Amino acid sequence: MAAASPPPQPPSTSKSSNKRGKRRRPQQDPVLEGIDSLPWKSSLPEAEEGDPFSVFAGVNDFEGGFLSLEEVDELDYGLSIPQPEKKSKSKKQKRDPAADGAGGSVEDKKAVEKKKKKMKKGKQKNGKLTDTNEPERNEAGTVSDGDGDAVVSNENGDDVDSDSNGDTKEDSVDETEFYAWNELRLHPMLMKSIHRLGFKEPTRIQKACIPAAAHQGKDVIGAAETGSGKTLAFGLPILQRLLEERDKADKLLDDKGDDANKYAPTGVLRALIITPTRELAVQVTDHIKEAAKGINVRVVAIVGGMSTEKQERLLRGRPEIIVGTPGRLWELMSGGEEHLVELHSLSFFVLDEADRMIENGHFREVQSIIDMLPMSSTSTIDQSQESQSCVTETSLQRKKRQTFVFSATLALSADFRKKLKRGSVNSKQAVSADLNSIETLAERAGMRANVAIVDLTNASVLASNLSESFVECAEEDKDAYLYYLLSVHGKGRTIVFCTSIAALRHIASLLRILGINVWTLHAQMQQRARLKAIDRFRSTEHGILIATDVAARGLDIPGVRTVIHYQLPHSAEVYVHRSGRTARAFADGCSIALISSKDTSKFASLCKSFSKESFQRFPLDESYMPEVMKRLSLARQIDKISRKESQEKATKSWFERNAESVELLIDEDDSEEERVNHLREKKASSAQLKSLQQELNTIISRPLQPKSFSHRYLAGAGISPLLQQQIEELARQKTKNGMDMGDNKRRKMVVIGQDCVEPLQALRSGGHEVRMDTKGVAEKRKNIENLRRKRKEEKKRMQCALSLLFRSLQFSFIDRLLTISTVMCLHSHPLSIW
Ligand SMILES: Nc1ncnc2c1ncn2[C@@H]1O[C@H](COP(=O)(O)OP(=O)(O)OP(=O)(O)O)[C@@H](O)[C@H]1O
Repeated sequence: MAAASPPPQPPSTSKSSNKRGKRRRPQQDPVLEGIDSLPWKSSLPEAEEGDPFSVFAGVNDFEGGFLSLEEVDELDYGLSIPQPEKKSKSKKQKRDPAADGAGGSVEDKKAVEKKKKKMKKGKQKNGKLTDTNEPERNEAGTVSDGDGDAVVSNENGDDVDSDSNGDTKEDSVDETEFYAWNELRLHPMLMKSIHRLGFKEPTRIQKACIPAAAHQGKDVIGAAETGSGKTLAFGLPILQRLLEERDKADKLLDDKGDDANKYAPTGVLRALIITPTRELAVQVTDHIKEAAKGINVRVVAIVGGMSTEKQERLLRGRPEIIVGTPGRLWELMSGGEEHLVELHSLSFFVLDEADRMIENGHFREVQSIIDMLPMSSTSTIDQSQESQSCVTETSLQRKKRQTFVFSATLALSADFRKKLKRGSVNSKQAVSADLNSIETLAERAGMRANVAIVDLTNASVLASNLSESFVECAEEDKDAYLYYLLSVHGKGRTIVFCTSIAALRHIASLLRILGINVWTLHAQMQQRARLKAIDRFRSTEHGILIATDVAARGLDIPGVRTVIHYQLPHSAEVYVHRSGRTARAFADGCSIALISSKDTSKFASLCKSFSKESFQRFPLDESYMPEVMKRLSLARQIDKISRKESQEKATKSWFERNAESVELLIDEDDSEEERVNHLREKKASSAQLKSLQQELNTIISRPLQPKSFSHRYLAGAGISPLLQQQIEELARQKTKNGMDMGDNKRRKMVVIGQDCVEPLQALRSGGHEVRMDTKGVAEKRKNIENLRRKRKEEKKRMQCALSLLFRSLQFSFIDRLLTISTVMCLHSHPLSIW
């Protein structure tokens, strides 16, 4: 069949030529050819009948006579977890990776020839096959993938992962523990990764998506709760397909020689994954890299805020998988970056957090990127066109592209679901429309017929292991309650979410003054600092991260026990994603919303959108509050003075800098007296600052205590790590003071009740349900709005009447009389006039 196909098309860098070619006649996928002879295949079913996953995957139709991947992948791995075939391994070594890239351009071929020569040299040198594009191997036999990931080769040249002790992790894995994965029939190399990661069973979304995507070759729209493992739900099918292609090429190597390599093209982009935030792109890259360890697949993150040159250098390594943010990807694509515009071999297009991509029409770039993709559809209209024309290698690649759209919060209309199941989506219809819904996005990306819709979200959309709660307080007391929560219950990692950067700066500054170490994350930070903040937070056991919604989506940091909503988000979706930073991957967690009177109606509508009738009130020990308030008052005063000082400094230096840049001499306008006064004020304020700081330091060096606290024993709700730290500090100080005063007696501080109560525990033992009268609140809000509108109208009428009256004073007496009577009439019967 390959012989019947015209020669491969050189990749085009122009947008138009990249776009829609003529539809071709359906033809067997070259990947499917020879699949029967795969070593680990035992049988192929006749059709999908009785497919256990059809419930998720929609109607069991074949795609218009085009053999889809389900036929390839009904592979029987047996009941035990399969091990990689030694035979195929040795073939892999025999296979010439440099000859891969069939279907590429003339330049590609030249590069391939070049590589071959280099590799021959390599062979002669080491007696082993080396590829210049392959990870570098150091003297110890460790292979670096260029990003610090290490893969070790054993004597046979097989890749095995090693821990720091040099023990192979595989040795210690009890494979029977992973039997739940068997039904997904993943490639042995992927099973190795799963053993290493220690994931005993697939999550629900993985169970549903992997068969549809990896074995049936379907496009997937996937929705499942936060932290449910969606990354691997699309990541594993990508890796599975790449591995199967390689196995097939290895298998055919004997018969077809170098021609076999076109079944597993390398050096071309195979999967493009788009995420809305940079941090998420980096994380998805790491996650897929982790799953692809030991498999020679290059995964690279292309994100804004990083050096473009470095990213171009990474792209020159021709990675198979790219994970990026829309802005930087489009910047490089529109600049004609070779690897990114050669999309003829793209087999996967993934939109992670897809609903964010279309929010407020933010992501124009997504639209442009989608327009660059070669048409991949086999929708009903396209199929008829395909049957009239012949098939080229390029069109086969196009037909094979799978589109995955994932999020925890996907809203699909029932109508669109029906359309997808019928297979009547038509990407052409969507071309003129903006990407303002998942529907248009999916259609425009060329989703194929019979897409698998996997919606595992429950009515409330929130993670099932999440315990939600709220603290009701005055707006100005939010700082105090936040400090209380972090001090008394600050166990485990906590993320505090703010809606505005101003609020974030305010609380970060206060908490630091109060001696709490926090990291911040917001969009105005340099990218490096953003990643550093996440890294530090990740590596601190009881760390606190204060973030805006830039951290709301996708961030996966283990051990986040609590999410605090200092300010409520603008939408229910953001609330879901924020709260989803905890209670991830089978773990539990707690979210606490600080609700002031300003937030009640918003909170009520949140409850309504999650179909929640009750929320838990977080249990507070109010006896702590006098001490909390005292500390906070001091911290606020310190903050105010320091802020004033730094503002003055900043303004002065700004003024001086600008004056200097235009070579102006600054005249001191102030009189001597003014200058002296200014100096005196400054001195007084720094003295005040110093004394406030001293006072606060003395107070915070003691543990935060409830009012009824006995100095002799600490008892009660438990001690947070912060409290623990403070107690230790106090003990040290006491000992030091005693020594200074010549008291050599060793004193001990006895602490009772050291069990720290983390928020979730406190909530479970002390929280109580509060019914949310969403109707009542909505009614109240309606009434208030009506009243406001009436007042506004009244005010407007009064203003109008007054202006008429004022004008009338300029008219003649009779005119005045007339106007005044009109005004009076207007005021008494406004509606009859207006
Ligand atoms: N089968 C599994 N068993 C246990 N843990 C898993 C499994 N699959 C993935 N994980 C882990 O679960 C965590 C969450 O995964 P992931 O980030 O993919 O979730 P997500 O559904 O994309 O979340 P979000 O919607 O917040 O982006 C990760 O730490 C990942 O390593």
